Amino acid sequence: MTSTAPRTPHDPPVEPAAGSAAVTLTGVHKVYGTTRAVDGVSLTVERGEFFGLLGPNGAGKTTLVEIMEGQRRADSGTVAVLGESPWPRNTALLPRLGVQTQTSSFFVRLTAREHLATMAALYRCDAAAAERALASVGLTEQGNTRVDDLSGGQRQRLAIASALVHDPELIFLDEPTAALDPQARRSLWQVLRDLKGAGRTIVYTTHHLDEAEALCDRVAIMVAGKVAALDSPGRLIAASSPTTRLLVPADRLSVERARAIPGVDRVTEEGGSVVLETLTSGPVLAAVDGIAGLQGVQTRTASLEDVYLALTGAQAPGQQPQAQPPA
Ligand SMILES: Nc1ncnc2c1ncn2[C@@H]1O[C@H](COP(=O)(O)OP(=O)(O)OP(=O)(O)O)[C@@H](O)[C@H]1O
Repeated sequence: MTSTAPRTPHDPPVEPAAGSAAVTLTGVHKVYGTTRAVDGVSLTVERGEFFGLLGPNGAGKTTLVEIMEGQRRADSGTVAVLGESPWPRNTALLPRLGVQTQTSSFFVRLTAREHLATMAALYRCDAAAAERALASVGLTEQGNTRVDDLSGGQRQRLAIASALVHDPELIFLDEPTAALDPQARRSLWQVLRDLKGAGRTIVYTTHHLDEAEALCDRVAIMVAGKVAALDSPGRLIAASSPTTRLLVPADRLSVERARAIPGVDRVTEEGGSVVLETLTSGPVLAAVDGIAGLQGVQTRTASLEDVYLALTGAQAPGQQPQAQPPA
Protein backbone atom coordinates (compact mmCIF):
# COMPACT_ATOMS: atom_id res chain seq x y z
CA MET A 1 0.00 0.00 0.00
CA THR A 2 1.25 3.48 -0.75
CA SER A 3 1.18 6.09 2.00
CA THR A 4 0.76 9.09 -0.30
CA ALA A 5 -2.07 11.63 0.15
CA PRO A 6 -5.25 10.95 -1.86
CA ARG A 7 -5.00 12.07 -5.47
CA THR A 8 -7.24 15.01 -6.28
CA PRO A 9 -8.74 15.90 -9.65
CA HIS A 10 -6.19 18.74 -9.80
CA ASP A 11 -3.28 16.35 -9.78
CA PRO A 12 -1.83 15.29 -13.13
CA PRO A 13 -3.56 12.16 -14.44
CA VAL A 14 -1.91 8.87 -13.59
CA GLU A 15 -0.87 7.39 -16.91
CA PRO A 16 -1.76 3.71 -17.12
CA ALA A 17 0.78 1.29 -18.51
CA ALA A 18 0.12 0.86 -22.23
CA GLY A 19 -2.65 -1.68 -22.78
CA SER A 20 -3.26 -2.10 -19.06
CA ALA A 21 -6.75 -3.19 -18.13
CA ALA A 22 -9.04 -1.35 -15.71
CA VAL A 23 -9.51 -4.48 -13.61
CA THR A 24 -7.61 -7.76 -13.62
CA LEU A 25 -8.69 -10.54 -11.28
CA THR A 26 -6.81 -13.81 -11.12
CA GLY A 27 -8.00 -16.80 -9.12
CA VAL A 28 -9.92 -14.70 -6.58
CA HIS A 29 -11.52 -16.57 -3.66
CA LYS A 30 -13.60 -15.37 -0.74
CA VAL A 31 -15.16 -17.67 1.85
CA TYR A 32 -17.61 -16.69 4.60
CA GLY A 33 -17.65 -19.56 7.08
CA THR A 34 -18.63 -22.50 4.89
CA THR A 35 -19.98 -20.35 2.02
CA ARG A 36 -17.73 -20.02 -1.00
CA ALA A 37 -19.00 -16.59 -2.04
CA VAL A 38 -16.31 -16.11 -4.71
CA ASP A 39 -14.75 -19.33 -5.89
CA GLY A 40 -11.80 -18.84 -8.21
CA VAL A 41 -12.82 -15.87 -10.36
CA SER A 42 -10.46 -14.67 -13.08
CA LEU A 43 -11.53 -11.90 -15.41
CA THR A 44 -10.41 -8.67 -17.01
CA VAL A 45 -12.34 -5.44 -17.51
CA GLU A 46 -10.79 -3.38 -20.30
CA ARG A 47 -10.57 0.40 -20.14
CA GLY A 48 -13.60 2.02 -21.76
CA GLU A 49 -15.59 -1.17 -21.40
CA PHE A 50 -19.19 -1.40 -20.15
CA PHE A 51 -18.90 -4.65 -18.21
CA GLY A 52 -21.98 -6.38 -16.81
CA LEU A 53 -21.99 -8.63 -13.77
CA LEU A 54 -25.03 -10.91 -13.72
CA GLY A 55 -26.17 -13.79 -11.60
CA PRO A 56 -28.90 -14.95 -9.23
CA ASN A 57 -29.18 -13.78 -5.62
CA GLY A 58 -26.23 -15.01 -3.62
CA ALA A 59 -24.06 -15.72 -6.68
CA GLY A 60 -21.23 -13.59 -5.27
CA LYS A 61 -21.55 -10.39 -7.35
CA THR A 62 -21.59 -7.95 -4.42
CA THR A 63 -18.68 -9.68 -2.74
CA LEU A 64 -16.68 -9.56 -5.96
CA VAL A 65 -17.47 -5.87 -6.54
CA GLU A 66 -16.58 -5.04 -2.94
CA ILE A 67 -13.23 -6.78 -3.43
CA MET A 68 -12.62 -4.66 -6.55
CA GLU A 69 -13.63 -1.50 -4.70
CA GLY A 70 -11.22 -2.28 -1.87
CA GLN A 71 -13.98 -2.75 0.70
CA ARG A 72 -13.22 -6.42 1.24
CA ARG A 73 -10.05 -8.47 1.25
CA ALA A 74 -9.88 -11.50 -1.03
CA ASP A 75 -8.77 -14.66 0.76
CA SER A 76 -6.51 -15.53 -2.15
CA GLY A 77 -5.83 -14.56 -5.74
CA THR A 78 -4.62 -11.28 -7.18
CA VAL A 79 -6.62 -8.11 -7.73
CA ALA A 80 -5.38 -5.16 -9.80
CA VAL A 81 -7.63 -2.10 -10.21
CA LEU A 82 -6.28 0.67 -12.44
CA GLY A 83 -2.92 -1.01 -12.07
CA GLU A 84 -2.96 -0.97 -8.24
CA SER A 85 -3.95 -3.31 -5.46
CA PRO A 86 -7.12 -2.04 -3.77
CA TRP A 87 -6.28 -3.86 -0.50
CA PRO A 88 -5.07 -2.94 2.08
CA ARG A 89 -7.39 0.07 1.67
CA ASN A 90 -5.63 2.12 -0.98
CA THR A 91 -6.33 5.83 -0.42
CA ALA A 92 -4.51 6.76 -3.62
CA LEU A 93 -6.97 4.64 -5.58
CA LEU A 94 -10.22 5.83 -3.99
CA PRO A 95 -10.52 9.19 -5.85
CA ARG A 96 -10.05 7.30 -9.13
CA LEU A 97 -13.17 5.18 -8.45
CA GLY A 98 -16.85 6.15 -8.54
CA VAL A 99 -19.26 4.00 -6.56
CA GLN A 100 -23.06 3.98 -6.68
CA THR A 101 -24.73 1.45 -4.41
CA GLN A 102 -28.28 0.33 -3.70
CA THR A 103 -28.07 2.25 -0.44
CA SER A 104 -26.54 5.49 -1.72
CA SER A 105 -27.06 8.14 0.92
CA PHE A 106 -27.94 11.76 0.26
CA PHE A 107 -28.01 15.07 2.05
CA VAL A 108 -31.81 15.04 1.83
CA ARG A 109 -32.38 18.59 3.07
CA LEU A 110 -30.15 20.05 0.38
CA THR A 111 -31.13 20.65 -3.20
CA ALA A 112 -29.74 18.30 -5.85
CA ARG A 113 -27.25 21.00 -6.86
CA GLU A 114 -26.16 21.66 -3.27
CA HIS A 115 -25.83 17.93 -2.63
CA LEU A 116 -23.52 17.54 -5.60
CA ALA A 117 -21.55 20.68 -4.73
CA THR A 118 -20.99 19.17 -1.26
CA MET A 119 -19.88 15.87 -2.78
CA ALA A 120 -17.60 17.78 -5.15
CA ALA A 121 -16.06 19.72 -2.25
CA LEU A 122 -15.32 16.45 -0.43
CA TYR A 123 -13.24 15.47 -3.44
CA ARG A 124 -11.72 18.98 -3.63
CA CYS A 125 -13.53 19.67 -6.92
CA ASP A 126 -15.20 22.98 -7.72
CA ALA A 127 -18.88 23.85 -8.28
CA ALA A 128 -18.41 23.52 -12.04
CA ALA A 129 -17.73 19.80 -11.52
CA ALA A 130 -21.04 19.52 -9.67
CA GLU A 131 -22.83 21.32 -12.50
CA ARG A 132 -21.27 19.01 -15.09
CA ALA A 133 -22.32 15.93 -13.13
CA LEU A 134 -25.85 17.32 -12.81
CA ALA A 135 -26.03 17.91 -16.56
CA SER A 136 -24.53 14.52 -17.43
CA VAL A 137 -27.48 12.73 -15.82
CA GLY A 138 -30.08 15.16 -17.19
CA LEU A 139 -30.93 16.75 -13.84
CA THR A 140 -30.06 20.39 -14.54
CA GLU A 141 -33.73 21.41 -14.42
CA GLN A 142 -34.17 19.71 -11.05
CA GLY A 143 -30.99 21.28 -9.64
CA ASN A 144 -32.91 23.48 -7.21
CA THR A 145 -35.28 20.72 -6.06
CA ARG A 146 -34.66 19.35 -2.57
CA VAL A 147 -33.31 15.81 -2.64
CA ASP A 148 -36.25 14.46 -0.63
CA ASP A 149 -38.65 15.94 -3.22
CA LEU A 150 -37.02 14.11 -6.16
CA SER A 151 -38.77 11.11 -7.71
CA GLY A 152 -37.22 7.64 -7.39
CA GLY A 153 -35.79 7.87 -10.91
CA GLN A 154 -34.36 11.32 -10.28
CA ARG A 155 -32.72 10.08 -7.08
CA GLN A 156 -31.13 7.21 -8.98
CA ARG A 157 -29.75 9.77 -11.43
CA LEU A 158 -28.44 11.84 -8.54
CA ALA A 159 -26.76 8.74 -7.08
CA ILE A 160 -25.01 8.22 -10.42
CA ALA A 161 -24.06 11.91 -10.60
CA SER A 162 -22.60 11.61 -7.08
CA ALA A 163 -20.45 8.72 -8.29
CA LEU A 164 -19.29 10.81 -11.28
CA VAL A 165 -18.70 14.20 -9.73
CA HIS A 166 -14.94 13.74 -9.23
CA ASP A 167 -14.45 12.43 -12.76
CA PRO A 168 -13.37 8.90 -11.77
CA GLU A 169 -11.64 6.57 -14.21
CA LEU A 170 -13.70 3.53 -13.20
CA ILE A 171 -17.34 3.53 -12.10
CA PHE A 172 -19.19 0.79 -10.22
CA LEU A 173 -22.96 0.89 -10.64
CA ASP A 174 -25.10 -1.48 -8.59
CA GLU A 175 -28.57 -1.97 -10.07
CA PRO A 176 -29.13 1.72 -10.74
CA THR A 177 -32.47 1.02 -12.43
CA ALA A 178 -33.91 -1.13 -9.63
CA ALA A 179 -37.41 -0.04 -8.62
CA LEU A 180 -37.82 2.31 -11.58
CA ASP A 181 -40.86 2.28 -13.83
CA PRO A 182 -40.23 1.18 -17.46
CA GLN A 183 -40.16 4.75 -18.75
CA ALA A 184 -37.67 5.97 -16.11
CA ARG A 185 -35.58 2.86 -16.70
CA ARG A 186 -35.37 3.50 -20.44
CA SER A 187 -34.53 7.11 -19.85
CA LEU A 188 -31.71 6.13 -17.49
CA TRP A 189 -30.39 3.78 -20.18
CA GLN A 190 -29.68 6.84 -22.31
CA VAL A 191 -27.72 8.40 -19.43
CA LEU A 192 -25.71 5.20 -19.18
CA ARG A 193 -25.15 5.07 -22.95
CA ASP A 194 -23.87 8.65 -22.81
CA LEU A 195 -21.42 7.69 -20.05
CA LYS A 196 -20.21 4.83 -22.18
CA GLY A 197 -19.98 7.18 -25.18
CA ALA A 198 -17.81 9.49 -23.09
CA GLY A 199 -15.32 6.62 -22.71
CA ARG A 200 -16.03 5.76 -19.06
CA THR A 201 -15.19 2.31 -17.79
CA ILE A 202 -18.23 0.88 -16.05
CA VAL A 203 -18.74 -2.26 -13.99
CA TYR A 204 -22.48 -2.75 -13.92
CA THR A 205 -24.39 -5.15 -11.68
CA THR A 206 -27.95 -5.84 -12.75
CA HIS A 207 -30.73 -8.41 -12.60
CA HIS A 208 -32.31 -6.97 -15.77
CA LEU A 209 -31.19 -9.16 -18.65
CA ASP A 210 -32.66 -6.88 -21.32
CA GLU A 211 -30.65 -4.03 -19.85
CA ALA A 212 -27.42 -6.03 -19.88
CA GLU A 213 -28.12 -7.07 -23.47
CA ALA A 214 -28.76 -3.49 -24.54
CA LEU A 215 -25.92 -1.78 -22.68
CA CYS A 216 -23.01 -4.08 -21.94
CA ASP A 217 -20.01 -4.78 -24.16
CA ARG A 218 -19.41 -7.99 -22.24
CA VAL A 219 -21.11 -9.73 -19.36
CA ALA A 220 -19.94 -12.24 -16.78
CA ILE A 221 -22.69 -14.54 -15.54
CA MET A 222 -21.85 -15.71 -12.04
CA VAL A 223 -23.30 -18.88 -10.56
CA ALA A 224 -22.38 -20.07 -7.06
CA GLY A 225 -19.25 -17.93 -6.84
CA LYS A 226 -17.87 -18.90 -10.24
CA VAL A 227 -17.96 -17.26 -13.65
CA ALA A 228 -20.24 -19.58 -15.63
CA ALA A 229 -20.00 -17.58 -18.87
CA LEU A 230 -18.17 -14.48 -20.01
CA ASP A 231 -18.48 -12.86 -23.42
CA SER A 232 -20.41 -10.22 -25.34
CA PRO A 233 -24.19 -10.69 -25.13
CA GLY A 234 -24.25 -11.22 -28.89
CA ARG A 235 -21.70 -14.02 -28.83
CA LEU A 236 -23.29 -15.68 -25.80
CA ILE A 237 -26.64 -15.64 -27.57
CA ALA A 238 -25.16 -16.89 -30.85
CA ALA A 239 -23.46 -19.76 -29.01
CA SER A 240 -26.66 -20.73 -27.24
CA SER A 241 -29.67 -22.50 -28.68
CA PRO A 242 -30.05 -21.73 -32.39
CA THR A 243 -33.77 -22.49 -32.10
CA THR A 244 -36.19 -19.95 -33.57
CA ARG A 245 -39.73 -19.68 -32.20
CA LEU A 246 -42.53 -18.68 -34.53
CA LEU A 247 -45.74 -17.46 -32.91
CA VAL A 248 -48.77 -17.86 -35.17
CA PRO A 249 -52.26 -16.64 -34.16
CA ALA A 250 -54.08 -19.79 -32.94
CA ASP A 251 -57.19 -19.09 -35.03
CA ARG A 252 -55.14 -19.41 -38.22
CA LEU A 253 -53.10 -22.56 -37.61
CA SER A 254 -53.99 -25.68 -35.63
CA VAL A 255 -51.45 -27.52 -33.49
CA GLU A 256 -51.88 -30.66 -35.63
CA ARG A 257 -51.26 -28.78 -38.87
CA ALA A 258 -48.19 -27.06 -37.35
CA ARG A 259 -46.74 -30.42 -36.23
CA ALA A 260 -47.01 -31.71 -39.79
CA ILE A 261 -44.79 -28.94 -41.21
CA PRO A 262 -41.34 -30.38 -42.10
CA GLY A 263 -38.58 -28.87 -39.92
CA VAL A 264 -40.83 -28.10 -36.94
CA ASP A 265 -39.30 -29.70 -33.82
CA ARG A 266 -41.89 -28.79 -31.20
CA VAL A 267 -45.32 -27.17 -31.07
CA THR A 268 -46.99 -25.68 -28.00
CA GLU A 269 -49.81 -23.22 -27.30
CA GLU A 270 -49.10 -19.96 -25.49
CA GLY A 271 -51.78 -17.35 -24.90
CA GLY A 272 -53.54 -16.94 -28.23
CA SER A 273 -50.65 -18.31 -30.28
CA VAL A 274 -49.43 -21.62 -31.61
CA VAL A 275 -45.67 -21.67 -31.00
CA LEU A 276 -43.47 -23.55 -33.48
CA GLU A 277 -39.84 -24.26 -32.57
CA THR A 278 -37.48 -24.89 -35.44
CA LEU A 279 -33.83 -24.90 -36.45
CA THR A 280 -34.79 -24.08 -40.06
CA SER A 281 -36.85 -20.93 -39.78
CA GLY A 282 -36.78 -20.01 -43.50
CA PRO A 283 -38.57 -23.08 -44.92
CA VAL A 284 -40.93 -23.26 -41.91
CA LEU A 285 -41.89 -19.59 -42.35
CA ALA A 286 -42.55 -20.26 -46.04
CA ALA A 287 -44.79 -23.20 -45.10
CA VAL A 288 -46.66 -21.09 -42.53
CA ASP A 289 -47.10 -18.40 -45.18
CA GLY A 290 -48.64 -20.98 -47.53
CA ILE A 291 -51.09 -22.22 -44.89
CA ALA A 292 -51.98 -19.15 -42.82
CA GLY A 293 -50.26 -16.10 -44.31
CA LEU A 294 -47.66 -14.14 -42.33
CA GLN A 295 -49.84 -11.39 -40.92
CA GLY A 296 -49.52 -11.36 -37.13
CA VAL A 297 -46.78 -13.99 -37.15
CA GLN A 298 -43.94 -13.16 -34.74
CA THR A 299 -40.42 -14.54 -34.90
CA ARG A 300 -38.36 -14.87 -31.72
CA THR A 301 -34.73 -15.89 -31.54
CA ALA A 302 -32.75 -16.52 -28.34
CA SER A 303 -32.08 -13.64 -25.94
CA LEU A 304 -29.57 -13.13 -23.16
CA GLU A 305 -32.36 -14.16 -20.79
CA ASP A 306 -32.47 -17.60 -22.45
CA VAL A 307 -28.70 -17.94 -22.02
CA TYR A 308 -28.96 -16.83 -18.39
CA LEU A 309 -31.80 -19.24 -17.61
CA ALA A 310 -29.97 -22.13 -19.23
CA LEU A 311 -26.95 -21.41 -17.01
CA THR A 312 -28.76 -20.66 -13.77
CA GLY A 313 -32.17 -22.30 -14.09
CA ALA A 314 -30.87 -25.85 -13.64
CA GLN A 315 -29.28 -24.91 -10.36
CA ALA A 316 -30.91 -26.94 -7.61
CA PRO A 317 -29.49 -27.57 -4.15
CA GLY A 318 -26.56 -29.96 -4.40
CA GLN A 319 -26.68 -29.83 -8.19
CA GLN A 320 -23.95 -28.35 -10.34
CA PRO A 321 -25.11 -25.65 -12.76
CA GLN A 322 -24.80 -26.53 -16.43
CA ALA A 323 -22.05 -24.01 -16.92
CA GLN A 324 -20.07 -23.35 -20.07
CA PRO A 325 -16.35 -22.79 -19.63
CA PRO A 326 -15.60 -19.06 -19.62
CA ALA A 327 -14.53 -17.69 -22.99
N1 LIG B 1 -20.82 -10.64 5.31
C1 LIG B 1 -21.21 -11.88 5.02
N2 LIG B 1 -21.13 -12.88 5.92
C2 LIG B 1 -21.50 -14.13 5.62
N3 LIG B 1 -21.99 -14.51 4.41
C3 LIG B 1 -22.09 -13.56 3.48
C4 LIG B 1 -21.72 -12.20 3.72
N4 LIG B 1 -21.94 -11.49 2.57
C5 LIG B 1 -22.43 -12.36 1.68
N5 LIG B 1 -22.52 -13.60 2.20
C6 LIG B 1 -22.96 -14.81 1.50
O1 LIG B 1 -22.11 -14.97 0.38
C7 LIG B 1 -22.84 -15.38 -0.77
C8 LIG B 1 -22.67 -14.35 -1.88
O2 LIG B 1 -23.34 -13.16 -1.48
P1 LIG B 1 -23.31 -11.83 -2.36
O3 LIG B 1 -24.03 -10.77 -1.60
O4 LIG B 1 -21.91 -11.56 -2.78
O5 LIG B 1 -24.16 -12.30 -3.64
P2 LIG B 1 -24.90 -11.41 -4.75
O6 LIG B 1 -24.67 -12.14 -6.03
O7 LIG B 1 -24.45 -10.01 -4.67
O8 LIG B 1 -26.42 -11.52 -4.33
P3 LIG B 1 -27.63 -10.47 -4.57
O9 LIG B 1 -27.96 -10.52 -6.03
O10 LIG B 1 -28.72 -11.03 -3.72
O11 LIG B 1 -27.17 -9.11 -4.10
C9 LIG B 1 -24.28 -15.56 -0.30
O12 LIG B 1 -24.45 -16.92 0.03
C10 LIG B 1 -24.36 -14.69 0.93
O13 LIG B 1 -25.33 -15.19 1.84
